[in-house]
Amino acid sequence: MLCLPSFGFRSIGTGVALTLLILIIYKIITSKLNARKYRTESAQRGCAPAPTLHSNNLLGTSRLKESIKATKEDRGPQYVVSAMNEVGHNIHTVRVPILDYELLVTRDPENVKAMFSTQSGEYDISATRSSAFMPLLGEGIFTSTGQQWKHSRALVRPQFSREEISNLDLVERHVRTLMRVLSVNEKGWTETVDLQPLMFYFTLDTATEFLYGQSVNSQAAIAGLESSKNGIDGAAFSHHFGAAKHLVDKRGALGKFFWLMPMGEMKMHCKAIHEVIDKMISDRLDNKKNPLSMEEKGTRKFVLLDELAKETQDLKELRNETLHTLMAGRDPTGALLGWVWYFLARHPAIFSKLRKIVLNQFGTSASNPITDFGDLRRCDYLQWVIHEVIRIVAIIPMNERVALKDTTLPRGGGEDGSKPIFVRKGIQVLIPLYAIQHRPDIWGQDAEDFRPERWQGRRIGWEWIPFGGGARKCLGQQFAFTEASYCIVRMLQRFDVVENMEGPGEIKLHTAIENRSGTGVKVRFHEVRK
Ligand code: HEM
Repeated sequence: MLCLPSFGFRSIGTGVALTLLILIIYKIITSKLNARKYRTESAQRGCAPAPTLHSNNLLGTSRLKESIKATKEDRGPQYVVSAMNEVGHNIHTVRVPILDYELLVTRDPENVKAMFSTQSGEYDISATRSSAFMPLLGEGIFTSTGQQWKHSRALVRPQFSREEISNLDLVERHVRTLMRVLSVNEKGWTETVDLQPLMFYFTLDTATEFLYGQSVNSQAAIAGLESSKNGIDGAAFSHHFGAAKHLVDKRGALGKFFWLMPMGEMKMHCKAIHEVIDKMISDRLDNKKNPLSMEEKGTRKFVLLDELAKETQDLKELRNETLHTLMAGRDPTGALLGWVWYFLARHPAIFSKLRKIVLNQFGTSASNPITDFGDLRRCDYLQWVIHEVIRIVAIIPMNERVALKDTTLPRGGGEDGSKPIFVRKGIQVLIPLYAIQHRPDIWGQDAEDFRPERWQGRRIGWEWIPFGGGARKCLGQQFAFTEASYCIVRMLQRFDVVENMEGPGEIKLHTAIENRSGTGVKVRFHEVRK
């Protein structure tokens, strides 16, 4: 039973209670008046309302609660699909009223196209996203909008169009450390390992070297392979980074109530992260320490910080922009690599096919170094495997936009969802990528199956937006594909068997902004015997 009225009236006094009551009545009247106004406006634009995903309680919070519960149980993305299917399997856009506000959720590629491309001037990222990330990242490309975002994008983007960012030597150095971590016994088997965290350490090490010219060397630190030469505790850094990301995700899940989350723990992790970043920046800028062995050999390699520092000497800006790229760069690629082995370990026929193709193209050992990242991109079956992994787990399961003015979306209105819908200024539109990537009418009745072959000859449209699209499209797509492809090829060259050590069981999508396996990736590898 609802017991809101008795909640605190006795203790807060009659005056305050009366003011609250007046406020509630005012809110009800204005919302009724506004609703009428919006109905008229909507009809004038030829729009019809989207079907509603109703809450099961009076306050309208049950959907929010269910979604938080599903996320805790590592089935958040699947919950969105089942909730939308409750409204209708052919309904792809729904209104979700929560307390005094409402959201739109759309799995319709036409609406995505409108927000990212044809009507992109009318939509941008929401304050919810910015507020969730702000304590960790500060103002920068990922959190800013309008002129501020344009400034950040203009600063960072040119660096990503350079060929130098696909630095295979850099990736190879960290692949070698990964190989040392995956040591084998006399029969050629590794221990049973959880590959997921190892992949996050790997991508953290490559990303920090790419950004700051020195790596935090978290792989070596965690495995106790060597002690830090640069005074940075890579293991601690990785821990703080992971923990802060989880808290950012929790803040985001609270939507406009993000401020309810206590900040003590977050501040502690952010402080530790910022100290390390500031140290790497000052090391690089002071040029006191330059541990890149490549540079010692006289072949100067690309470091993103050097390029940004040509444009700005503002230390806070350098910290923010590099940290934004670090977050964007480490985690989705680390999660992707973990998932690739999750699926290969469960699909031996696909593993064998991929391995055969890779060995044909790249040779059997590291004695044939891969020097051209274009060769990796041209290995079709490898690319299909990566695409299929991204599709099935939806590495980033949710994107979003907010309406900057009263506007429309082309589809979702009316009983069959074929009419345009009116979108009021300030309404947040959630874009559940997992739900889009699992639509059977788009991907086929086997949309739940892992089947890389579905990518053969497939033309990609707005149903494929794992890297976003339009003006805010991910800058690191090429970086991610190169790094992931290279690492997979090198592992396939060394190991001829991968075994799933977890047994069967449901897939668990553990969301911390990106999806990683909630049960880890517990596998063991067998090394090719010479
Ligand atoms: C599998 C790997 C990756 C996935 C799935 C991914 C996905 C995304 C998505 C969905 C966005 C948001 C787009 C939006 O707001 O609509 C984004 C933005 C971004 N990504 Fe990635 N990303 C990946 C790897 C990387 C890497 C490796 C880097 C850098 C080294 C990177 C750098 C960025 C940056 C800088 C942005 C902000 C763009 C902007 O707001 O203008 N990403 N990415």
